[in-house]
Amino acid sequence: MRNSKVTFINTDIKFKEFNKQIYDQLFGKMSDGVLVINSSGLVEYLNPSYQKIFGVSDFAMKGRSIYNTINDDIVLTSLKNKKNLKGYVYHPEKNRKYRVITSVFFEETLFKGILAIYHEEDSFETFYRKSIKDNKSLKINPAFAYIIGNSKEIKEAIRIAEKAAKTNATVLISGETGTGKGVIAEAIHKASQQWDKPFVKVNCAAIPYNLLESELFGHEQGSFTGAIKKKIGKFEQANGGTIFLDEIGDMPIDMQVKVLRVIQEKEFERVGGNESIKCDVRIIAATHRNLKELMEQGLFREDLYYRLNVIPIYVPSLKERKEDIIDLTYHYMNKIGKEIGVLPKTLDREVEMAFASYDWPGNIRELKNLIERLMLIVDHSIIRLSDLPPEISKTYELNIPKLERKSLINFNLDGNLASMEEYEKEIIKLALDKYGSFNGAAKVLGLTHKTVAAKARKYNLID
Ligand SMILES: Nc1ncnc2c1ncn2[C@@H]1O[C@H](COP(=O)(O)OP(=O)(O)OP(=O)(O)O)[C@@H](O)[C@H]1O
Repeated sequence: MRNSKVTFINTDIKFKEFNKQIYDQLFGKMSDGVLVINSSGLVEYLNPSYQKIFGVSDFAMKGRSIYNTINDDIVLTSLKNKKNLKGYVYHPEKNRKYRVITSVFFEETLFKGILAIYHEEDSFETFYRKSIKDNKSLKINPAFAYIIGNSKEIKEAIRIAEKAAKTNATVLISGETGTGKGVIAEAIHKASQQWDKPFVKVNCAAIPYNLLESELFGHEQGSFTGAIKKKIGKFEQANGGTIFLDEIGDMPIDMQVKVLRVIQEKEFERVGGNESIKCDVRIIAATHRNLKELMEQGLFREDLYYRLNVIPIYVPSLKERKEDIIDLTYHYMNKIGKEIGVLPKTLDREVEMAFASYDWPGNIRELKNLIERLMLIVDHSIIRLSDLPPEISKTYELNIPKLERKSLINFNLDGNLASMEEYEKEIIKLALDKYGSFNGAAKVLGLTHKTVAAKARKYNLID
């Protein structure tokens, strides 16, 4: 076994020397780690940054089988499946996270190996510190940097939220449950001039009707049975800062009148009290309900709606911004991984596709909970379709067309490959069916129309 490895290195040496020069020119000075593995799984090249990151030497790794030297699932899977992969690896000793991207390369149709690039990710703390130091270089306020997502839908929400943070105007945030309305509200507060004053959250749907008034405005001692001592309400607690009225659509109509009064007159009385208490509070409200419909049904006051809706912000649901799902997944995989001491995992391509076809009714909250569960339960480092709950994995079966699921070439049911002629026949037939003419098929397949016609005759594909 050992000898055969040495033989390989000796016979292949010219090829490798040639590559080394090129690799050195390309990757020698790069700060990212670069690793090249050939089709037999032998380490072909590792740049100085890779050696530094993982504390390994060129001598110890070059020409060795990756199966004996590196326990790197992403690289191993990419090599095995001959597929490009993306993911993260953790370096526990350095407590550093690296984004790994593998690219499979071919010479003509011959598989030659893979190239993996390891890019160190800034920890969020570093990013935050840097951005505060050099605020001008930042396109967005650091308070919003916690809001993960690159889709134009979430960026639009952030753009308006940033504007809102520069004013003291009332904000009404709408969006499905779990989309991040609370996160946006807090970011507005953190980015505002009152960032060092209180941010007080009230979930109007969670507080029983008979307690809501005292919760919001406080009460005087003895004002009702059980009011043993004076209580300061949320509006008073938030004075100088922001009160976040979550689920405002569930607020009873008589309480809506009282909130309206605070907005208009900037004062209120505690329950059972006569003294008017002045309060200077910024109000941010949120709802997953359609307030216009509630108004039509007489369940929400129109005057309050217009008072709240000075700056409306719509937070898109996850199904409206599917491109953010993978970023959010890896964000939570890293975050939760750190908390529970588990290395982040990688998503199999089928899982990525299932995530994209699922509707996520619970939005980011649902995604976050799922990631937490998977990080705790799944032992292997690549999450597969079979690890997902059935309601998500079945969307893959139902929604992803069979053709899209397959790689270009698959094994037959008996585990063997078909002959070249069988592949050729199949691809010529598919191309003729799809493009309808020798010319059309030839153009896509990179052949002449004569060749396509000859092969079509050979395989009896035409009359
Ligand atoms: N853009 C985001 N990036 C990262 N995490 C997010 C983002 N938006 C929301 N989250 C996370 O998703 C979860 C739900 O967010 P949040 O409570 O703000 O949603 P919500 O819309 O206010 O929900 P509800 O309507 O049920 O109150 C939280 O754990 C939050 O940290």
